[in-house]
Amino acid sequence: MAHASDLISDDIEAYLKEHERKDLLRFITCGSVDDGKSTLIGRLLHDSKMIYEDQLAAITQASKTAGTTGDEVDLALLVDGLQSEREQGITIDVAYRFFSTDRRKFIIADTPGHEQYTRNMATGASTASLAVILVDARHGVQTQTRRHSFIADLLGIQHLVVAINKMDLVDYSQERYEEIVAEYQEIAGKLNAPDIRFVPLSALKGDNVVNPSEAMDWYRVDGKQGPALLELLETVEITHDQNLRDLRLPVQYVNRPNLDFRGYAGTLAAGVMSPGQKVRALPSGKVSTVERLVTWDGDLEAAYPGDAITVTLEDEIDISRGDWLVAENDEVPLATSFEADIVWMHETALEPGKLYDIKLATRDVAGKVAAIDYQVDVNTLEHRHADHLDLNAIARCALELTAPVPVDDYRTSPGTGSFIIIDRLTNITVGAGMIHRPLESELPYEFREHDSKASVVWNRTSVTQAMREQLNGHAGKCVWFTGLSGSGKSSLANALEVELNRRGYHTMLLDGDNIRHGLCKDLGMGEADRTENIRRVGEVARLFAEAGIIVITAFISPFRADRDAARALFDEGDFIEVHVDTPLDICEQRDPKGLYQKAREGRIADFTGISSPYEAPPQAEVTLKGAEHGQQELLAQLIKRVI
Ligand SMILES: Nc1ncnc2c1ncn2[C@@H]1O[C@H](COP(=O)(O)OS(=O)(=O)O)[C@@H](OP(=O)(O)O)[C@H]1O
Ligand SMILES: Nc1ncnc2c1ncn2[C@@H]1O[C@H](COP(=O)(O)OP(=O)(O)O)[C@@H](O)[C@H]1O
Repeated sequence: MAHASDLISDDIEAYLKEHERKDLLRFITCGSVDDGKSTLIGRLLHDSKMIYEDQLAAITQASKTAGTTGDEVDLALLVDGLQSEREQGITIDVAYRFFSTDRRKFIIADTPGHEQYTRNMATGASTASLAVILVDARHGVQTQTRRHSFIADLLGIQHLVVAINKMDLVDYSQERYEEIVAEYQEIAGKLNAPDIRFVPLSALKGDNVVNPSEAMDWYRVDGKQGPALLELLETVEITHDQNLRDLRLPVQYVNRPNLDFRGYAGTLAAGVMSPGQKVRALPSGKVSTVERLVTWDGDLEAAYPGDAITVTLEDEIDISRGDWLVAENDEVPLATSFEADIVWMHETALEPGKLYDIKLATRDVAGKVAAIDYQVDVNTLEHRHADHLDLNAIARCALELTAPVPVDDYRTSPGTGSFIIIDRLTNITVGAGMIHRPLESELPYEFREHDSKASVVWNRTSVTQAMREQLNGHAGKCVWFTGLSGSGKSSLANALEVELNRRGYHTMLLDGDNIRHGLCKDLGMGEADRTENIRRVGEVARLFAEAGIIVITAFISPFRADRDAARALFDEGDFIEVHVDTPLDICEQRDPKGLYQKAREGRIADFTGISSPYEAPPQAEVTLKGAEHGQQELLAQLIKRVI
């Protein structure tokens, strides 16, 4: 290889060592072949001597036959040649090219042409610190310039270099250059990127790419001629881009080679981690102290973003893959829904409501796009309504997950604030997203353990309620009967189940008499035991509903607070309270089991309605007048409220 450094042939070890110390700039080039993108990349590789000598010989030869540059070497052939090579193999949309100078190492993400631009650009830009946006000096700012700038900005790239190319074709005109700069300033006003620079160049002739241009000595910054594009790439300050304020370690896996060692391995996404530091595990909220930072090359005193480390903690706390370690005082909201910008990357459109796998840092969780707030027209930057997203669409959406996750803003922590969307059937990545803000955050950790809803609903199963429901063809829910003994609960609940079954619904009936022979056989009829009875029934009902089943319960459940506690286990609309409102005297007349008589005679204690209270529901979803209508009529009233 014709690299500048003689060390390669003299002392390869020393060369590699030198390389290791250099920092790395990842950047993306945006533009089409027409803008001179391939020529520019070819020029950077050529002038920094990162071309194999045989490659150079080959393109010199090819330039003479196929090139478009007369006697000069057509550097575009180099890149295009690599490109066609690439296209023969498995299709990868982004080519990464490497080159280095004495000051820095570079990785260029080169995304081909116009086609499928958004998907490719988003992939290439996701790890880039800088974007070179190519503008043809003859045409000035174009629709695609706007599009490229917007996408780079959306992905949080902080440094934009607008490379105004083909200056040789406008006679190296300073006036033309300034016109384009002024045109671009209009776009710049709408972008978040704090650092936007302009370079006039000719990739073909080599002006201002690696060496300052003699033809454009008017191009000066701070009174000095230049900088050429390469100097700019070599000197742009990127260390400040890293988030060192917060601390984020998404756990990739738990390393437990033997009983004496338990380490949490992952790549530090933000912050500086060091032994002695207090950390909090999310989502559990448990706190511990960093003991060691273990790496292949020995323990570290401090780890920085991008470092792959294994952390050991002073306490044994329960941490699994997908959990995060953050600084004790970092406030990270936990939420099941958040707002995000999504880039759709697949031919099959995104459908709101469809369940996908969402991979967020190292965590996998099922979720759906609950709503598309608006789609952005990438050419005009206008917002418009959309009910689905086609390939390459970009939209602001509301996502809902089946479990709460820690939510970071992409702009402050790109590593933890971004996610990919995977089709559950094909396992293909179909979209990527950048989180904006949580929508409904959970209670702070210290309160969460007392929140029964949080602890019951959010388990870590991969098959979710929505998937079970999809398989069953209907949603799971609970129809909760309440009423006095003899009011008609059991008969109605039974009739309802028969009818639902006839209509093809999956059901389960939990009846007071039956449950009290098994699950609750240890419980009596005192107040505390009835409360415990209803609590257990509520939990079991919740599990059945989660299995995608319509669960019907028939218990006196005389206390309002107990029924409300059961209701709280369900999502709104999934708990239908049915009050079988039959007056006590009618129930007593019916007395099918002779219990009222026994109660009156004092042979049964705590009998509901006689010696124990019944608190009627003030606002049941359905009230059935058990003494006024026959069973068929009551069933007809009920069924239309249930399905
Ligand atoms: N003291 C007392 N009070 C009320 N009911 C009694 C009592 N002792 C036994 N039984 C029989 O138990 C059935 C009620 O059980 P539940 O589990 O529904 O009661 S509760 O919800 O826990 O209050 C109830 O069934 P139903 O008549 O079907 O309601 C009675 O048959
Ligand atoms: N709508 C109704 N009209 C008349 N009798 C009814 C009605 N619903 C139920 N019954 C009768 O009332 C008695 C008690 O009904 P049941 O369903 O066992 O009540 P619960 O489960 O509330 O104790 C049964 O003999 C049943 O046939």
